[in-house]
Amino acid sequence: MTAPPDVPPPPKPQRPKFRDTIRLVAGAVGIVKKASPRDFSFVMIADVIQGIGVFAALIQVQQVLSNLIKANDGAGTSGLLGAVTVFLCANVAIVISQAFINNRRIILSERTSMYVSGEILKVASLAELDDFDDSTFHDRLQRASASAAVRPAQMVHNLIRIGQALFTVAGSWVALVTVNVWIALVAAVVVVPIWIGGVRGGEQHFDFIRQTTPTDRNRNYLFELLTAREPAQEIRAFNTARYLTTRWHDVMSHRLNLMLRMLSKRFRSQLIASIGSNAVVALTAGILIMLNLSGVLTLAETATVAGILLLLSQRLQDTVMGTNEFFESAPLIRDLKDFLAMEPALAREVTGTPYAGSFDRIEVRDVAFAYRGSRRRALDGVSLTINAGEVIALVGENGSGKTTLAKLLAGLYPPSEGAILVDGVALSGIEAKSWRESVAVLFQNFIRYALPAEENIRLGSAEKQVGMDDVRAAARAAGADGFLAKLPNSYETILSPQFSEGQDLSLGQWQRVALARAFFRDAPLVILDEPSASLDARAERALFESVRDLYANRTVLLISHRFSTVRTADRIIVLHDGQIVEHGDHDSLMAADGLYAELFTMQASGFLEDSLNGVALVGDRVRPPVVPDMPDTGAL
Ligand SMILES: Nc1ncnc2c1ncn2[C@@H]1O[C@H](COP(=O)(O)OP(=O)(O)OP(=O)(O)O)[C@@H](O)[C@H]1O
Repeated sequence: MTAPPDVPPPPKPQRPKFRDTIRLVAGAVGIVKKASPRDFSFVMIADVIQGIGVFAALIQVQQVLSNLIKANDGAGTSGLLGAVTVFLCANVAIVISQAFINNRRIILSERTSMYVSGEILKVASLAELDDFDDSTFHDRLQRASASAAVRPAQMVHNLIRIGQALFTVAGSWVALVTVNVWIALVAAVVVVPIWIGGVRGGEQHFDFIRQTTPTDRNRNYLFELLTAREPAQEIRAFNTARYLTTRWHDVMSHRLNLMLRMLSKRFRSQLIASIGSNAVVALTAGILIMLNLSGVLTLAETATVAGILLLLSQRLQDTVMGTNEFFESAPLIRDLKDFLAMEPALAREVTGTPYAGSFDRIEVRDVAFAYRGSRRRALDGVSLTINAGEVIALVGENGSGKTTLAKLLAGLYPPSEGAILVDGVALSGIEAKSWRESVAVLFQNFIRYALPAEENIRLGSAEKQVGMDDVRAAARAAGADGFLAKLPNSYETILSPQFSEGQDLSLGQWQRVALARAFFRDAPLVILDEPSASLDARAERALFESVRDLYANRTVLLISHRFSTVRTADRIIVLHDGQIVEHGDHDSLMAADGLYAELFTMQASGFLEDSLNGVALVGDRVRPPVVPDMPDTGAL
């Protein structure tokens, strides 16, 4: 879960220009067309058929009426029958195309949603870890993701609604032209108030969305916090639900106030549109009556025009509402465009030679590194050599740069200065993907996938096609096989109670699963960042005693705050403020009486003092004075 974004003051209302409005509509049409060209074309064809159907039906109304009058005057009914048949056919075409549009609308919404999310995922997966430290990238990604979650269906719905209304209006207007061109021209003036009400009302809605977007992120974050599983325990333990709910209410009230203001402005725009369009319709009706009384129009023509005017006013109203609501989905177009515009910058060229699979030596040469946006160097002038097959421990106080160095070695960040060389070749000259395949990293904050246990291990090397034996072997090595096999559905159990028959694990058990994931990856360099933070005493001891056997012929970089557990490493590197201040084996570092000796003694003194009372303390963990045998959950 991300931290709550700071709420910047809402941007000043700024009405989009006509050009922007047209661009928004064109952008929306472009997205829907790309999402599903076939469905888009089908809907367009159905719209055209509906427009033609409306035109034909209206013309036939006039034919039906004049034939009816003629039949009343004693002429035959054959003309009447023909007109009624065409009228019915036109209506059938309207009804079928309507049903078709309704049906396609659902699939078009889904496809648009899929397309939009797919584009976001495509671009997001191009991003490097470094990009996730960039607030602009993060902000755009979050906005695009939030828009993609709710707006595609709304956008498709309103585009189709406007399209349908416009085609029907066009069909009705052409029918009007065929009856009387002057009335048609007067009726066309109705576009003016409709434009004012539809587009300006919509723009007011767009302003509202612009103003509430920053607080929307805050609102969603608070809601997620109050409803998600992970924060549930702390929120209850600290009793913060009320405080957070009040914050959520404040944000909501602010939003409601802005909405009320927008609605009253929009109401005025709609009122202008309704009064204006009705005035035009009334004027047209007046002209119609005059033309009828002066004998220019027959009774059948007059009735037809009256019917057309009625339909026109209904459909124009629909256009106003559709346009108003279309602007609600406009942020999607803007957010998606902003995010996708980052693609060229994110799509780095694949450079470097593919890595061959094993190495003799890694050399970190005078490396300095500062995170993006940070002036402070997390690493400064770090030089060290790692020989194949060594077990190297990295120790140091919080924030000293251990994880940062591990990330650089894993090829997740490039050094800001200096170089990391693998058998003399700089990492920058090696294809990043192939180097990463040669490294297995167990991070402090590893992912707890809400997926079956088996997949949780297989994701250590997703492309590796091997049988269950290999998965179990990795689990056994990590001491996870015992408890995973006992789960209700064994390795098929989903490791989260949020899913049916799913089950959670303890933190230590999770750590073993994550270890199994790292074991499953057949990599020459293994980086274990605090692999035993949640392990019990037995498991921790067993892990460090067997690291050498488990990783025979591999190189291990071990980060740990437990000094008792790193003492068996071939070399211990001590970091302080991003610099290597000491290195050597345990005995030489103790003899040097520097930072390592100080930290080790500090931890050991806790152990010794408490061991007098029958309890031994190592680091932040209580353990019995004598470390017992291997865990019964499987050999570590
Ligand atoms: N993504 C980041 N953006 C900016 N600064 C960061 C980032 N990650 C870490 N830092 C900073 O870099 C420095 C080194 O952090 P690092 O995580 O490497 O320390 P560490 O030695 O692993 O600490 P710990 O023992 O607490 O895990 C710290 O000052 C930290 O605040």
